[in-house]
Amino acid sequence: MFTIIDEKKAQLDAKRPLPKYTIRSLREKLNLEWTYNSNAIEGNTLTINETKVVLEGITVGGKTLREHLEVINHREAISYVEEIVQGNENLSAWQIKNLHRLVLKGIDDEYAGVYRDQQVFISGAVHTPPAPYLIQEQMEHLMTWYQGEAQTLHPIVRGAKLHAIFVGIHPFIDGNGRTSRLLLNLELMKAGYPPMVIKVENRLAYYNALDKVHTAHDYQDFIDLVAVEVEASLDLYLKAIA
Ligand SMILES: Nc1ncnc2c1ncn2[C@@H]1O[C@H](COP(=O)(O)OP(=O)(O)OP(=O)(O)O)[C@@H](O)[C@H]1O
Repeated sequence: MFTIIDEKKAQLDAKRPLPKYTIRSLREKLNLEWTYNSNAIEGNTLTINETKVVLEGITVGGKTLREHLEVINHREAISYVEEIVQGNENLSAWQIKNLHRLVLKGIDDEYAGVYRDQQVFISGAVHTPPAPYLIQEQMEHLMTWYQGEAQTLHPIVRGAKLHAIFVGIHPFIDGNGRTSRLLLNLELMKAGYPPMVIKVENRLAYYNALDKVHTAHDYQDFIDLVAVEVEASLDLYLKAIA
């Protein structure tokens, strides 16, 4: 199913240990793109260069505190993802809440890391997330699937499904999209892939693919969309260490 991607991943693995400084700078580049795009998808107006400047500790005039916090928080959330990967920790609902707490820290502390107690709607989406009283049960179901059947899947399929099912549950008031993209990369990174980036320019295709998951239970478009970006990240690495 992923013949070319698997070959490219094998090529990358054959080159391990990878050159430390090249990997560090590639990781910085991808982490910046990940932060910029993930925040831009949810409406943050900082450009990629402004995002970089904020990460360097400088404020950008005319931009809200919230937009600055979203950048800083996303970097902290990535660091947490990296910690989980390094510690080879098993995914749990507790970790997901921790991740979400970092995403909303200082923005909405009341709801940071806490499941919602109110109904929400995903604007533009056909699918309506479950009522609050069903969240606990559906998250437990997601974790059971993750520990079981998901472990037999290709990491790209596992990560894409984890993202799609999670965002369908929409367990938090806000920050579900960012958290779901963090979870997808957590899964890829655990399997030794570089992080992938869903580009803000591809937002429409991304929403349509998620709509198809949630209305027709058809994951193919979303898996394909993820696979394209995984291959782009692998190409970036392979080119750099050729
Ligand atoms: N048809 C759709 N249109 C928009 N978003 C969708 C759709 N289907 C699923 N989604 C997911 O829902 C997320 C947006 O959720 P929402 O508008 O509630 O904002 P959020 O929870 O704050 O997430 P974000 O971090 O993206 O702001 C998107 O990023 C996407 O992952």
